[in-house]
Amino acid sequence: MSPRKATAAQAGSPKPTQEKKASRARKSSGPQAAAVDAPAAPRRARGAQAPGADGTNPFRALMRRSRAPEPATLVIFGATGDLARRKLLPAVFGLWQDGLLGSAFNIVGIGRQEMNDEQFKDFVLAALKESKETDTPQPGSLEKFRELLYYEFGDFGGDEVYSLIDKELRRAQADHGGRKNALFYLSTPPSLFEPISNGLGRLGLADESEGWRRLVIEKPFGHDLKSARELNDAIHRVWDESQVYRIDHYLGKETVQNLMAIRFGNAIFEPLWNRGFVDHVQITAAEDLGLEGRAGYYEEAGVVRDMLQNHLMQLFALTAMEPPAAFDANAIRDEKVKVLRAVKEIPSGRVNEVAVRGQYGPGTLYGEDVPGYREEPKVREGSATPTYVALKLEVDNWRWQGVPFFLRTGKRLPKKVTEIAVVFKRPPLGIFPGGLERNVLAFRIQPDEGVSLKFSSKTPGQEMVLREVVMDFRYDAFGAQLESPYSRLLLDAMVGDATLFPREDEVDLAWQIVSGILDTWDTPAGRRPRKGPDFPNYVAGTWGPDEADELMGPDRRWRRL
Ligand SMILES: NC(=O)C1=CN([C@@H]2O[C@H](COP(=O)(O)OP(=O)(O)OC[C@H]3O[C@@H](n4cnc5c(N)ncnc54)[C@H](OP(=O)(O)O)[C@@H]3O)[C@@H](O)[C@H]2O)C=CC1
Ligand SMILES: O=C1O[C@H](COP(=O)(O)O)[C@@H](O)[C@H](O)[C@H]1O
Repeated sequence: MSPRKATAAQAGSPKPTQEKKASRARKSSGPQAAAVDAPAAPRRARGAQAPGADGTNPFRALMRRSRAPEPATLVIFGATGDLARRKLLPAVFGLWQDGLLGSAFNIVGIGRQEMNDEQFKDFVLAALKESKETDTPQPGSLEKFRELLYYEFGDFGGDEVYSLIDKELRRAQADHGGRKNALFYLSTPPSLFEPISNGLGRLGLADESEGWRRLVIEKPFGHDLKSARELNDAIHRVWDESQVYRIDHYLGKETVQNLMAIRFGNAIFEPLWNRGFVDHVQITAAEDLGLEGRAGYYEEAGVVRDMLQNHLMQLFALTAMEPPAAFDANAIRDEKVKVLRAVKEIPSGRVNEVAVRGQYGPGTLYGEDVPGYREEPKVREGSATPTYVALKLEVDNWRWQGVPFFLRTGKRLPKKVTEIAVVFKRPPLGIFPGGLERNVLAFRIQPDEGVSLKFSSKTPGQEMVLREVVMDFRYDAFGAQLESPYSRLLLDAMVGDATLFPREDEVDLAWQIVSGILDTWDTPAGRRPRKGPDFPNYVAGTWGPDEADELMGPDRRWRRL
């Protein structure tokens, strides 16, 4: 290893950033609700920055006061991987540049590739320059950030790499002059989660006597219910649940948190949020992207494991749960668990009734020809892996009895859009022409983040003719750019706030809900879907198979997004 050039404390943390990449600045167009009493956040032109009175992002300034982590080392396993390069390292850089990580902070990358510190520093700086998610660096700040970076490599199944990590933590302790706090982030293939956890345990690195120790685990947490339980048991042989942070990056999205803010921070929505008023709920996570070279992973996972079991199930739980008594980790997670438990079981015999699967064939997106799933690099010939799923969930509790929740997600759909739409019942009596439409409260998770309410209004003129109109709140009314989910979640883990991380029982229940589907659809031979449609059954660039429309029944239809 090369000699350390400067300690983390010497490197220091620069002033909060004033400039962000224009590509991350929010658009400012169309009707908007103003952000009332937001802390000194002036409206700004498209692409402009959002400085507060002191020239900083006012929301981050608030965070700096309330959420300062103790000195700590971030240890990233898999630091050379795709996620680390594109998302994690830019998120850490952004937090550090904005002064949110304090001055006594450093990063140890762990990998299997032989590299010295200098090579790793070069690697990270190149990754930051390449990633679209990196905040615009202030003059000199990349060079300072470089000084916080160290690297170790080795076999994750042996002991040596963990003793090197221990040495790094001792060095950081000497530099920081304090406790040996460490956040271990597992950004590796899931097969390594258990060996790494065991290795850290063997060398005593989960022990909190000299400082806090936390473990962040990427998704997927298990391949099915059985393996998820086995992984959980293995993790708990080393770590207490309070030390474990299972990442679901959807929970780090501002707009997902806003769902809770709107539900539980206002008096007008909660009285309507039940079977008396709601007809059904639609949760959509549409992706325009295809496989993006991830066949090795996706062929084994498919859409149910990749998106439904985790991200969509979390969106469902937040929409359907009871109001928590407080906004804290246990209160929120208890309520999510309660509603997940109330979901009507989907045994294999019911799967075809409530779930639809699909796989895209060749098609056209944004005017360009795109290949079908089976034509993507490294996909097995005749693969039966589903890339689309639509599911009807029923909830057996007093609030939601008889109100279906329709969830859908897929790759190579016409556009990227994630939305939760609460669709209300029709008025009981139609006294106006055109006045029997359903009101819809829609949470736009991404893009064009915001909330809209669709209702009927009189059209101008002599007649009482009604037409649907939309009242729209756009998140950019606050005048601050949205935090990357990884920034938010990393900082939460650093300050020990597990509110936005799924607890072990949530993950278990989510696997239970999809188990019948996986048992029915998994095709070990990897050929034709078992007892199912011939794949491909939707054209890339369309909204999925027709059967997904039939799932809704005669009087409901998917929203056109
Ligand atoms: N990429 C993404 O957008 C997302 C990823 N995730 C999750 O994040 C995790 C990482 O994904 P991603 O970065 O895409 O994966 P990559 O395959 O790109 O990177 C994985 C990292 O682990 C290292 N690694 C792989 N095999 C071994 C091994 N046998 N021993 C030691 N190190 C090894 C790789 O080293 P090397 O560089 O030498 O190959 C690399 O540093 C996964 O759990 C994934 O499911 C979750 C959401 C999105
Ligand atoms: O976890 C995953 O999420 C992405 C979609 O995330 P988003 O934040 O861009 O909506 C998905 O493309 C990927 O397949 C999956 O692994």
